[in-house]
Amino acid sequence: MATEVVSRGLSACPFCASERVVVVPAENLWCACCEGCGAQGPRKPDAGSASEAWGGPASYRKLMREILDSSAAFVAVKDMDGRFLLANEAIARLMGTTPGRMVGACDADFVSDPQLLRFYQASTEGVWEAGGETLREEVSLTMPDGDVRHYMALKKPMLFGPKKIPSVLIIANDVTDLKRANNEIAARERRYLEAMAASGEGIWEMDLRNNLISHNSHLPEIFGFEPEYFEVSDSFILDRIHPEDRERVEQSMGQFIAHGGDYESQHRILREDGKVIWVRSRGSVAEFDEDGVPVRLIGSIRDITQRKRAEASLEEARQKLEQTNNQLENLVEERTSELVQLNLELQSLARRDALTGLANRLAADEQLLQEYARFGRQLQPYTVMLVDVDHFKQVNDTFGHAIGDRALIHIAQLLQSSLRETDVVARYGGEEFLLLVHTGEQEALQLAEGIRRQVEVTPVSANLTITISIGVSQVQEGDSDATDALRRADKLLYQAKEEGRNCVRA
Ligand SMILES: Nc1nc2c(ncn2[C@@H]2O[C@H](COP(=O)(O)OP(=O)(O)OP(=O)(O)O)[C@@H](O)[C@H]2O)c(=O)[nH]1
Repeated sequence: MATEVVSRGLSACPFCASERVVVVPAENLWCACCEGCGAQGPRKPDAGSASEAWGGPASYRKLMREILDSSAAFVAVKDMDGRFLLANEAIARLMGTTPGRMVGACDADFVSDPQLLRFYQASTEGVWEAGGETLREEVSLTMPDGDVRHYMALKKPMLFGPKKIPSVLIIANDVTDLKRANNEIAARERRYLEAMAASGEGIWEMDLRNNLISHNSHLPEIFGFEPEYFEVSDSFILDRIHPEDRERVEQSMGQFIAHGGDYESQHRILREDGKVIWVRSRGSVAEFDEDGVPVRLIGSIRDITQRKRAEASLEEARQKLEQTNNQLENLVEERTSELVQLNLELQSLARRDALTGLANRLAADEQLLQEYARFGRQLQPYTVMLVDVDHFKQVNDTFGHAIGDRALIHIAQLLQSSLRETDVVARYGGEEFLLLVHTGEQEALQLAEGIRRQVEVTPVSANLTITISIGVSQVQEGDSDATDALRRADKLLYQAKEEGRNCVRA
């Protein structure tokens, strides 16, 4: 490769101060070359300050180029006349050229669109005037194809190269995709917040690493605060829990913070204005650290006092209804047992003779059926006696009906006192009585005779003595039903009457 020696001493290498500088006949800018350290510099005579822009030693330069060219960001350095001192692959691609061709050239050499050109030219202006500060700018550009692209540009005043040429470093990133994604996230967040605001829920978020809490405007409202006077601390939500609910809520919250998952509880809180309200509190872990420990929680609180009140009055109404039902049931039970009692009394009354207090004919017939059934099972003998007052019509006619009644009561008492508790004494007709004794006929006959005698010798009153006739018949194995013995006793009674009365027939 032919080289040309540049005048020694005038253009010493700015890196190693060697005067052994040669010119490489290459097309790019880097054609001055130091034989001592390998640093390269410009040759183009009209390159302005770019002529002074030397690169470092070859290895260093190569590394820097690689870094620059592999960056997706647009990187360039411009001098104060707007000439490029340095450009990377990304910006060269944007301009439709190569990094080498850009050095020493201006924007106008590559860009014809007046809007873009104005923007590029303005990119360096004002940077030095800003007092050496690094400027950050977000710029939106409409591309020739109509697409709007967004760039985040950093502009830093600097002194470029060994010759310290006043210049501006420009690093710009195409943030169009990022910005679109951010816009989408912001829109979603806005929609989410709008939905949350509409729902009336208080939303909070807590970073457990620094105990920082953020919240929406509903949270202070729920706790009874004006938003501007609301300062929420890490223990605020716990501190406001009603004392009676605190232990329960703290337990489930502790579990939630320790193990994650979802949390929900319904409890009362004490508002700033002293009111007690019911809330439904929910939470979930929004972020875990690399060890799986929760580091960020989000949650919501909703005022459910109205619902709780409605539930409470519903419960109260249910309890009242239950109470009324119980009372009704008790009343029905009471009335039922009263009715059962009345029924029993009625049954008893229905089976009792009102005048003498003895069992009546209905009761006597039932007893007869029962005794006959038992006789069928156990062959336990019994005897039926039919007792009839003699000439009772005369008693009535002579002494009057009331005395007749007294006479009937008198006989009833005599009959009852003559028999055992287990025997049956009933008034079977007007002046007729039925006796059922648990003995055989002989014994019954003696008993009947005793009764007849007793009546005969026991006057009803000083001037009234009455007699009775009795028919006696024992139940027999051949009887077809309970009335057989009764019929026989009746016949025997008739016989006793026929044979003169005041006698017993068996
Ligand atoms: N005082 C009273 N009399 C009654 C009652 N029930 C029936 N009598 C009367 O009893 C009488 C029965 O008369 P009868 O059937 O002719 O029989 P008797 O006069 O007793 O004559 P014998 O039975 O043949 O001895 C009637 O006069 C009835 O009015 C009652 O509850 N009270």
